Amino acid sequence: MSEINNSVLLSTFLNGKKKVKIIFHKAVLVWDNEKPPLEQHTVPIENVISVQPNYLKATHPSMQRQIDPNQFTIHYAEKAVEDRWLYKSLSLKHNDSLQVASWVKTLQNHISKFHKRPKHLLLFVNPFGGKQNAMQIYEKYGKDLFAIAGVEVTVNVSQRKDQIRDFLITHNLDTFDSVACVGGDGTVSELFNGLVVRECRANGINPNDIHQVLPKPKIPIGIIPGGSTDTIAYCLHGTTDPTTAVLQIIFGDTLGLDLVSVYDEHNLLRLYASVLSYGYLGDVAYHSDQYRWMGPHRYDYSGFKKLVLNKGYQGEIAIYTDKKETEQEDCKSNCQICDRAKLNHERATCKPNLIFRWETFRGKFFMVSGANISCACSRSPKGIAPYCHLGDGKVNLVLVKHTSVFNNLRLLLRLSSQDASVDDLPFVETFSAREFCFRADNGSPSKWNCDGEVQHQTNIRAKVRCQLLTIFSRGSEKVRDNKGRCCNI
Ligand SMILES: Nc1ncnc2c1ncn2[C@@H]1O[C@H](COP(=O)(O)OP(=O)(O)OP(=O)(O)O)[C@@H](O)[C@H]1O
Repeated sequence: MSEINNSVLLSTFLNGKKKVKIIFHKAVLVWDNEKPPLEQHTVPIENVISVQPNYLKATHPSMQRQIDPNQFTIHYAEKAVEDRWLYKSLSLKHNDSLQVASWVKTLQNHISKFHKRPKHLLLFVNPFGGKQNAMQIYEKYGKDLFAIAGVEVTVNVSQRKDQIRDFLITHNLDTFDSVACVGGDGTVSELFNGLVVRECRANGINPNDIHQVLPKPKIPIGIIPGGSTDTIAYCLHGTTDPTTAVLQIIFGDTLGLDLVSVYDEHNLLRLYASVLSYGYLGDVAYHSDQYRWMGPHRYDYSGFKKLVLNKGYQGEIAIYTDKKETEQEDCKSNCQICDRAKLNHERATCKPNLIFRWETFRGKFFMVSGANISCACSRSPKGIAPYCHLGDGKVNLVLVKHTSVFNNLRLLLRLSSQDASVDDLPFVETFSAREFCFRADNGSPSKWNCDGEVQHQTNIRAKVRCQLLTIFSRGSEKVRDNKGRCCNI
């Protein structure tokens, strides 16, 4: 590899009619135009998707495509604003075919060293969620880009709820090195629930036993947003832009995402990645499902109705917490908090933890939420738990006491604000925790909203599983302004 890293190439090519001087050194491509407009581009090799020879124009339809020895194209990705990535290409021409061959071979050699880049992808498409356009999203943003990257995609369109989950549990996946989906949070949830149960079966582990260490699925997953809120995709990539999501899969870089397993008295109900929420958000999930024909607007309608009607829900919550104030540090790419948590988890899975204690609270709640990630999305740019990390092995429990409709509105305004968070409201308490347990008092309980899906059992126990899932993503680099308080009511 060091030999490859030391390679230097320097040439002047034609890009259309423009002369382009290009250098490849220390695994970085730099080129600029020889004449105005003078622009310089710098592209590290890890952002290059592929390098391909161009083909000569066929003079007859029956002719086989022939490689043009004097031209090639560099397909690459460039970071735009707000965590978005763009696909770009640069076609280069030279009279000396040896020069062209040398560039193509050297760059292709470099790219072939990225062993984690997927080659055989199993892609599930949910035609039902969001605006029901997941297939169009794949065809518009994914199909060509995967072909350029040399990823062979097998598309599987789901025909019913839970079909993706069942498929992953029962089918042989040996021919695939990666799985992905185009859909919303419910579709992503089907994907990882299927993979974890599959891995449990393969290792003879009973997933219903809360004390078991759940096995990590070996296959990494990709997430292309195609739902209504797409919270998981937004928190991972920092955007719900589909091209960005496709490029994250192609790059092959991964990060570890915590999952939380939820149980009733006897069984594993499901695992979740974003939030498990009782009370207000549970009511919204239950109610809004009947208005799916409205598309994403169903959340506005149900959200308003359930806000006004909320009478509070009585219950008891026990939290296995370290009682630490959440560190006010964003979870960004190469997050050190997540790296430390992974190391600690690997070293100490079997040892008892002396810092964590069970704490119990009784009361009447507007909402109880166990956030596994910040839950930021376009409707709530900071999310309910802005400093919750993707892989720190903890959930942020947000307890919102029953209070006035005015205070409930304050909470929702804070949630939709760019720069205010909910944790300093007097009726909100937050805890970082590894486990929690909730019992509803008799009466008419709410439902749980689990990654946007309704969970009917009310008495549950939930446990965080540190970095159980490997996801194709380089993470978000968004820097948030944490000082402003434009909505300080
Ligand atoms: N072919 C199908 N027919 C009906 N339901 C399906 C099908 N395929 C998947 N589902 C289910 O569709 C539901 C909604 O999908 P999804 O969560 O992806 O979209 P969404 O609810 O619009 O988005 P979000 O969860 O991001 O708000 C999920 O419960 C999923 O299990």
